Amino acid sequence: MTSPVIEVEHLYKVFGRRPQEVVRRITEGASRDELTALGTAAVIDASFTVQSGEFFVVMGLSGSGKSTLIRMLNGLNTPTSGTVRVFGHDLAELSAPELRRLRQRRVSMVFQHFALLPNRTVLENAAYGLEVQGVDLAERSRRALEVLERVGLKGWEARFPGELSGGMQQRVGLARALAADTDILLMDEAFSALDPLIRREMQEQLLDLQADLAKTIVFITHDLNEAMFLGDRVAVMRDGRIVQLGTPEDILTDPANDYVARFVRDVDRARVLTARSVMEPIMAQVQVTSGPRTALRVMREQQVSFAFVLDRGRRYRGVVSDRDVTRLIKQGSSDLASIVQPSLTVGPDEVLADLVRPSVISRLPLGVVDDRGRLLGGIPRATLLASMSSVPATTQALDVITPEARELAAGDTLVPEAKAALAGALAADGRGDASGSPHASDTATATPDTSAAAAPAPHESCAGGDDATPASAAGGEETR
Ligand SMILES: Nc1ncnc2c1ncn2[C@@H]1O[C@H](COP(=O)(O)OP(=O)(O)OP(=O)(O)O)[C@@H](O)[C@H]1O
Repeated sequence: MTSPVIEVEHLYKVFGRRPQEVVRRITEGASRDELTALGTAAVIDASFTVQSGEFFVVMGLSGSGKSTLIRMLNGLNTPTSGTVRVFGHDLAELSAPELRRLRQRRVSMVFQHFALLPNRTVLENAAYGLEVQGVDLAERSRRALEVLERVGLKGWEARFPGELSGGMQQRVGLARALAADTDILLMDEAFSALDPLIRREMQEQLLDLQADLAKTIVFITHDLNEAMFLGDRVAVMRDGRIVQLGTPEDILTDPANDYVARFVRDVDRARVLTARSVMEPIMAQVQVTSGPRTALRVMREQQVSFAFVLDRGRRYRGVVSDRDVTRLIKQGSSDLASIVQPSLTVGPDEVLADLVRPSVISRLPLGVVDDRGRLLGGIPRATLLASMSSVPATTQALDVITPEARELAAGDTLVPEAKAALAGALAADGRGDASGSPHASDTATATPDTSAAAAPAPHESCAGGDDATPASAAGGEETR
């Protein structure tokens, strides 16, 4: 993203009898509801810029002013006050023919209800924008065919819109906008009429197309999930005002007010939050050249059983465990590199949904590395799950296992299998003897196979984890 292609400053649009008066009264502090007799303030004091190649989403409930706003970006609505500049041109200063040219060549629009011409073929519909631009038949057919193929409609060129499903009709609408090859695409609730599955497919396809074609897209939706999925930035509108403007992560993690927070509650966080936003700092890290005693000291200081290992260029190599380090010391070797275990890494911009699989198959926290392989942070599984479910990653003891259960496990009333299972559950509770039962820890250790199952998963934190063998214990072995 480089230069702003759309610049909006203090934009107002009031419909009704006395629009200028409404703007003046609002700037003096009146609310829009007080002024309904004078007019409807559909857009109030909107200011933002859209960068070249940006996917900018305007999100809000019905009536919040989204359509009015987007229609001012291509001159279909004239502002009551404020300015819109597109490629540096103040739209208010353009003549009607200049505005038309702008809409034909630089800013195209895709509507919710497709706006297809029913008695023209798919090909002719897709080529319509080019026809209006005066492009000759051969050339416009060639370009329309190309984009129809891109949006998955190859073979449907000779059909009429009425023969197509809603999703396909919307693809024709999109193809028409793409064929016109304008720099900016304005999309007004373009996918709202589609079934959820088709809608998701179209969203993904649109992101692919944008990645390929680098268009600037302003997209309107009332669906925050859609906004979060598509937008580089999202402007949330309420009652004519932009109440928050930020990246999806900004909005999700730091909603500006209760209104936005209520929306955010229902968002699918796994598709919005990225590795960068949930990763934890690495506490225990060592250089591969630093030797096993240093590694052990770092682990001991951090009370952890694994350390993250970096090479000279600060690139991430993997992890070493306290056990392996201790063994190395006993062998009299100083070659830390020989015991480095590779651990799975992810990029900082990967969304959490894509981290679930690596996190599940890895015993260790995921390493988050930048494109030069440098370690930025780590994501333990517990952190990942907590981030996706919107609960704090910090945990505290919950009295889930009752004293009665402990007594049952210690007594003779249960069949052996049930007793063993309960003992395992009690040990997995991992709270020592918080319930006050004197028997809980005995029970766990007296049942070898269940206690193994109950050992806490290694690496519950990026400090290195709390393996069954803490570094401090391993450190004891080091004393030659
Ligand atoms: N041409 C018009 N004349 C009078 N009032 C209008 C006009 N267009 C929009 N409005 C009013 O302006 C306000 C904002 O409408 P707008 O259509 O921009 O909202 P929206 O967020 O796009 O809603 P929707 O998703 O329902 O289209 C509403 O109160 C609407 O009734």
